[in-house]
Amino acid sequence: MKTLGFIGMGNMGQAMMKGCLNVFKPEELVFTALLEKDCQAVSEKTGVSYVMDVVSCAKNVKYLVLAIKPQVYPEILKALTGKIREEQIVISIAPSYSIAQVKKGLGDNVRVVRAMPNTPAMVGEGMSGVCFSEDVYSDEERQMIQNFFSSFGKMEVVPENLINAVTVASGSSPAFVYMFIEALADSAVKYGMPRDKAYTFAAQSVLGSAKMVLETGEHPGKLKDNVCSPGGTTIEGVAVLEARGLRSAVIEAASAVFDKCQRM
Ligand SMILES: NC(=O)C1=CN([C@@H]2O[C@H](COP(=O)(O)OP(=O)(O)OC[C@H]3O[C@@H](n4cnc5c(N)ncnc54)[C@H](O)[C@@H]3O)[C@@H](O)[C@H]2O)C=CC1
Ligand SMILES: O=C(O)[C@@H]1CCC=N1
Repeated sequence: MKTLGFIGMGNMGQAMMKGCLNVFKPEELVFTALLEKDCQAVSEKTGVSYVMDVVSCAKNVKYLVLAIKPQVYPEILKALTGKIREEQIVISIAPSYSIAQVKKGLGDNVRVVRAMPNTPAMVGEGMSGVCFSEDVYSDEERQMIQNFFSSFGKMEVVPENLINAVTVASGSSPAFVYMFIEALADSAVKYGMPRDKAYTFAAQSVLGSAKMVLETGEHPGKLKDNVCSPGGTTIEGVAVLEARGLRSAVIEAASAVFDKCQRM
């Protein structure tokens, strides 16, 4: 029996598998996806074997990761109904499917771990919120799930009622951050900086600022204050961002994400 099987090998499947390969051998993993040419390409790059149907992928693995879009869930859950054994654990990362819904599709006795990772997993800097169903898990199984998510970043166990907040804070937020980096870089280009350098300057300043929040434990407002010299340059920009409603735009965007999680 292999350790981990992935159904779906797109953005998240590939990001998670890349991290996993720091911890597990390629022979311990297997995956499937819709198109054989995509499977071949990933297999050539990683050395992980693939199968071309979901039931074969699910059959011989201890942990089965569902890395497919919510729209495909009904079809995949139907194909796997009654096929997951008691000793197996299903890890589901779709924003809209609750543990109860996945169990309803697969069978009530199936143990389901619901999680929300993010694409920075691709570079080992992911952030995942993880919730366990109310079933019994051994210490070894819990540790293994922790090792899985830690292989591509940080993870925290959260109650399921916080998973939509996780989607806001870390699942979807990389898109907002990329928009901010793109806008900063456009601004630097406007003042003559070459495009590639502009991305380096903008992205490194976001990376460094994030690290300051995580490593100093200082309030972000205090860190912002430290950048703003009295009568200096930065406060001029801060005043414009306040006037243009940066914070309320972010909070409104978060509400839109949260509402969609509930509507999907
Ligand atoms: N992209 C992101 O930033 C994040 C995505 N998620 C969730 O992760 C899941 C996957 O998202 P992505 O990787 O972005 O999607 P994707 O579209 O990049 O990949 C989906 C994969 O599913 C495969 N697939 C589709 N139909 C299939 C079928 N019938 N049988 C087998 N495989 C099939 C495709 O071949 C592809 O490999 C979604 O539920 C998404 O909401 C969660 C956190 C972050
Ligand atoms: O946009 C989405 O639906 C997925 C979930 C979180 C990030 N991407």
